[in-house]
Amino acid sequence: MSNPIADPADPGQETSGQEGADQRLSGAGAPAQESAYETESLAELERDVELDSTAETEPYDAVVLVSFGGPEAPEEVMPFLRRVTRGRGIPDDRLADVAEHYQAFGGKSPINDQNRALLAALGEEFARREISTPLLWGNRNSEPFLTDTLRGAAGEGMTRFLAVTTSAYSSYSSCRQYREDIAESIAELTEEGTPVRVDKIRQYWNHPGFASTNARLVTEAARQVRDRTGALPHLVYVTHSIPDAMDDTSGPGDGEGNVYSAQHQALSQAITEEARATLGQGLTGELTYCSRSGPPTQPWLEPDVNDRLRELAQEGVTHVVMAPIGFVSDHMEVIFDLDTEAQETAAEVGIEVLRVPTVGIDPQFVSGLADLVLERAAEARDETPQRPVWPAAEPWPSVCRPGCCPNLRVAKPAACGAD
Ligand SMILES: CC1=C(CCC(=O)O)c2cc3nc(cc4[nH]c(cc5[nH]c(cc1n2)c(C)c5CCC(=O)O)c(CCC(=O)O)c4C)C(CCC(=O)O)=C3C
Ligand SMILES: [Fe+2]
Repeated sequence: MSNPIADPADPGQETSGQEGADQRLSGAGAPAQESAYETESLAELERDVELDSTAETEPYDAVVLVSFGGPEAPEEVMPFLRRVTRGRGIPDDRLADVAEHYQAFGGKSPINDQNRALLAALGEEFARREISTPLLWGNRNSEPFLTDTLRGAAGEGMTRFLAVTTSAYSSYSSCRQYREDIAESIAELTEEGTPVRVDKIRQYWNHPGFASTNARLVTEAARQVRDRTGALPHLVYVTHSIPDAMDDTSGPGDGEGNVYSAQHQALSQAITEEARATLGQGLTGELTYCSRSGPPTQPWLEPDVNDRLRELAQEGVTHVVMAPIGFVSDHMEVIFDLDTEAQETAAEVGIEVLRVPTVGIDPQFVSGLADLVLERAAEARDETPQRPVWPAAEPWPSVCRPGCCPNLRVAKPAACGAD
């Protein structure tokens, strides 16, 4: 796939013939023939309102979904892993281990299909709101690469982009590393003579579209277990572990650090309280971590979800509702580290685990992303939009502060920030 540009909201914009249009749509996984976008009347309607609707997303020429990426075939696994870990001290046996996880699923990570579905859903939400702004997709570590997507769009005359990242929290891995890769794409295009500018929506861990959706999904799962067993389950929230040093320095350069773990703690507690209000004060919950890598000598955030499951069994817990609040879709960490490994651990120690869905393409989450796009666009126009939050905490700044979530290895340029 060379240069897939998704524009599910505006197929009428195609210039290079029908074949090209089909490629572009399917490249981004937009709905096929049965799609409402294909019907002439809707396409015409969208053309009519294009000027109006685009005003809401000005000054941006396009919105681009920026994601991690993942392999889609066995032979793509090692190149993907090498790209992800280049310049980082990940031991070879860890890489071989992770490669096996991917090969157990036919060498295909689910993440790209999930992003295709998210693009289609966001395109539908845009269409519903009569927003005809093109919606593109670029990955950091696999095709379609962000640089290629931006190059293609720049070739069509687009210069200003708004990035929607598939990562909700603040840390080097979950925020600045995305910003560095965006900066690298911009630098490449600048060198090629087509400079572009990219802004980003704020980290959305406490935007209601993400946080309240998680709260509803957790409450629904806990209710289901209670109704079936007559007892309240224990809630186990899970997020990606990161090195202690990365957590210690997460957040604005002038702050106390530990923002990554604090954001997860705050959301976990808020969700538990919300679920308690519905299901009863006896409901308990805690935050755990998964997917640690790196050498054993390097401390990473704990407790590991598997260790906690073993301890919980000894404490007499029999039913757990496991909520992967650290992830936006059911990608490899979720289907392997949780649905495979943690489920095995739970079975070993006699705990029944119901895994909560990630926000994925939940309409409330997708609508929240559209709200975040409009919020950021209004800010870019120097307006002061409402910036809703839940749980209550400052909304994350749309322009990251200097030194925020630093790269502890090398200083690199990062886009979407004040430094
Ligand atoms: C915080 C965080 C998120 C959540 C935020 C976000 O979503 O961005 C995340 C997501 C993801 N991480 C992913 C994959 C990998 N992460 C690795 C390595 C690492 N992740 C880290 C952190 C995070 N990672 C860290 C501190 C490392 C070690 C150092 C380094 O290398 O930076 C490695 C290397 C091998 C290994 O060490 O395990 C792989 C293959 C995939 C794709 C999954 C798929 O294919 O479905 C996704 C969505
Ligand atoms: Fe990762």
